[in-house]
Amino acid sequence: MKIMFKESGLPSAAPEDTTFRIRFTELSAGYTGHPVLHQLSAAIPALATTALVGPNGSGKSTLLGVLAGVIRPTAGELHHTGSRPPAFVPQRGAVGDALPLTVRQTVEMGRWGERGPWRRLTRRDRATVDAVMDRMGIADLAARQLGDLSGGQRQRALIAQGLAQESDLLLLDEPTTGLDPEARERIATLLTELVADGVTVVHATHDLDAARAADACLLLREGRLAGQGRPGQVLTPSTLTRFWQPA
Ligand SMILES: Nc1ncnc2c1ncn2[C@@H]1O[C@H](COP(=O)(O)OP(=O)(O)OP(=O)(O)O)[C@@H](O)[C@H]1O
Repeated sequence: MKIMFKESGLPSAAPEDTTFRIRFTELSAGYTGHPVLHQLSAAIPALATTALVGPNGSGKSTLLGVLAGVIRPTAGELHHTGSRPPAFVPQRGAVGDALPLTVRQTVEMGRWGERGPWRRLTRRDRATVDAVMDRMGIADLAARQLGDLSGGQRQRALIAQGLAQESDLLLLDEPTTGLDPEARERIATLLTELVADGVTVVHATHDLDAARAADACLLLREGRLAGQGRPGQVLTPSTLTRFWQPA
């Protein structure tokens, strides 16, 4: 198993093709005694939005975990062309509602990778935090408790925490699940704007509208790649009927 980055203190030797941000070949991964992903080969285009879609349990979150570097592949190769580690925004439920954190403290945690936990933030750190809170439209919520926010506000705070890491690769696990249509639309617009700002976005989603709005789509089924390409090519009516039959 090989994991390769292109620059700065990380193992090099990634191919020079800059049209993709991540490429993986024959990638397998899973949990102890439970293989989940089987020999996936695909490329994630740079400066684009890629949707990971598939039925429950098909391996979307596991693949995101592998791309984020928190799950180690058991076989295959993974090439990153970016120079910074990815920023990973886990599923909403994975972040405790009861944590007594303000929105600003939540976003500041995105600087911990640079600064170390609980260290005093530098002026530059604070400027970064201010900028990403503005970007996500949550500056006026800075002093509010995370647990008191609406789902959409909370999701924007978590995305801001990811952006505070100043990565060029944002990995999001179901960023619009459980949100009302207006909040979904707002997140979708923000993600599109981030791509225009130079960020590559990968999100796992059950939201077919969000998947259709992506530039590229990877369709998973039982841990295998069942399709990749533009959403219009992958999410055809027959595929949707086969994969998402009503219960
Ligand atoms: N921490 C874990 N330990 C063991 N098995 C796990 C773990 N997390 C997930 N799994 C299993 O791995 C498989 C794939 O799960 P995963 O969460 O990646 O799928 P998913 O496509 O994201 O599903 P969903 O759409 O329901 O979120 C499932 O069988 C799941 O039960």
